[in-house]
Amino acid sequence: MTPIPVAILGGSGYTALELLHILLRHPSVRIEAITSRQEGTPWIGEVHPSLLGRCSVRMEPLNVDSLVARGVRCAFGCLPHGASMASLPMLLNRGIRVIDLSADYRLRDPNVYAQWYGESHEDLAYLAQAVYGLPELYGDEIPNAQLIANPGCYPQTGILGLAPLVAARAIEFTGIIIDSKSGVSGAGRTPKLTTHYPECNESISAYNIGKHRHTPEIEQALTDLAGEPVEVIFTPHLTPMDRGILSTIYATPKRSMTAEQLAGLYREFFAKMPFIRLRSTPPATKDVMHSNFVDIYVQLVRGKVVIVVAEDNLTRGASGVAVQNFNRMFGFDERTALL
Ligand SMILES: NC(=O)C1=CN([C@@H]2O[C@H](COP(=O)(O)OP(=O)(O)OC[C@H]3O[C@@H](n4cnc5c(N)ncnc54)[C@H](OP(=O)(O)O)[C@@H]3O)[C@@H](O)[C@H]2O)C=CC1
Ligand SMILES: CC(=O)N[C@@H](CCC(=O)OP(=O)(O)O)C(=O)O
Repeated sequence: MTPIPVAILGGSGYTALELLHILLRHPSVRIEAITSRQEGTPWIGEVHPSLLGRCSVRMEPLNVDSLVARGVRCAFGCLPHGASMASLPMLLNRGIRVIDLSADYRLRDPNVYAQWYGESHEDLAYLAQAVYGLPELYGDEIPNAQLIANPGCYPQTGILGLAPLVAARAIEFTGIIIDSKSGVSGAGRTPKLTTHYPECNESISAYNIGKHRHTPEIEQALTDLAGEPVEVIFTPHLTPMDRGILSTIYATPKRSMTAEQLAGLYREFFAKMPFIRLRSTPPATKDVMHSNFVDIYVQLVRGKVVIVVAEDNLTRGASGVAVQNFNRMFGFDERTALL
C-alpha cells in the first residue's frame, strides 16, 4: 500500500518529537512535511538530535498550497492552543484531515472554552464538527472525522479511570476527587519559570487548584457517559520527573458493592480495548513509560472507591493516542506502530 503523506505542525516541540518517533515505525506513513517557525529550514535532527540518522526532513514554514500540492492527507497539529485554531482551518478548508493535539476543539460549548481558557473561540464552524478523540469512548465517530480533537493528557486518566463507574451509575456524580501528578514535559518545551530546573527539581507542587482548564474536559466526557452532569474536583501537581502522569481518584459508591463486583465492572467495560491494562497492583509511571497503555487499579477503601491510573503524558497522553486516532481514521489496526 502507498504510504499516506502526513504533515506535523510545530516540529520543535515535545509532542512533535514523540509523534515522529512513533510515525517512523508506522509502515503506512510518509513524513512529508514538518512545519515550524524556526528560521533557515533546519534539518529536524538539528532541532531534535535523537532523530539524527532516523529522519532526514527539513523543517519548513507552514504553506498550505505546498502541503496540498504534495498530497498531504493528514496533519497533526502540535501547536499551543490558540495557535491551533488560527492555523488548522486553512488545512481543513483544503480537504486535509487534521488531528489537533491542542485543546482548541475539545470543549463543545464555546462559552465553556471562553470561561476556562480566557479567550473567545474563533472557529465555531469546525468546533461544531470536531470529534473528541478518546478512542475508548468515542471510537465509532473517529473513522469518518475530518477533525479530531485529541484528548488532554490529564483528562484521559480521569475519564478512563472513572468511566466504568459512571457508565454503570455506580457512584455519586458530585464530590469526585482526581488528584494528579505530572512530569515536567507535560508543560511543553517552551521555557517557563515554573519548569526551570532549580524551581521544580526536588520539589512537588500543586497548581491551578479549582481552575485548571482540564476540569471541564473531564466533566464533558463523564457527563456524556452519565447522561446527567458529573462534577469533579481536579488538582494537578508538578513532579520532578521527565514524563508520566499518575492520578489517584476517590469516588463514593451509590450502593454497596463487593470487590469482585467492582473489578467485574472494569473488566466488562474495557473488554477488547487493547491499550487499557487492568492491574492487580497499583501502577507506577515507569510501567507505562514510552507506551500507549493506560494502567488502571481499583480498590474499595472504607466505603470509597480508590482508583489509580498511570499513563505517559507524551505517548498515551498526546502523540500515541493521536496515532491511535490516525489508525482508526485511515482504516489501520489501531495498534499499528503502538505495540
Ligand atoms: N506536553 C504534553 O504532555 C502534552 C501536550 N499537549 C498539547 O499539545 C500541544 C503541543 O504541546 P508540546 O509539544 O508539549 O508543546 P511545546 O511547547 O513543546 O511545542 C509547541 C511547538 O509549537 C510551536 N509554536 C509555539 N508557539 C507557537 C505559535 N504562537 N504559533 C505557531 N507555532 C507555535 C513551536 O514550534 P516551532 O518553533 O517549531 O514553530 C513549539 O515548539 C499543546 O497544545 C499542548 O497543550 C497535549 C497533551 C500532552
Ligand atoms: C505539567 C503541565 O504543566 N501540564 C500542562 C497540561 C498538559 C497539556 O498539554 O494540556 P493540554 O493538551 O490541554 O494543553 C498544564 O497543566 O497546563
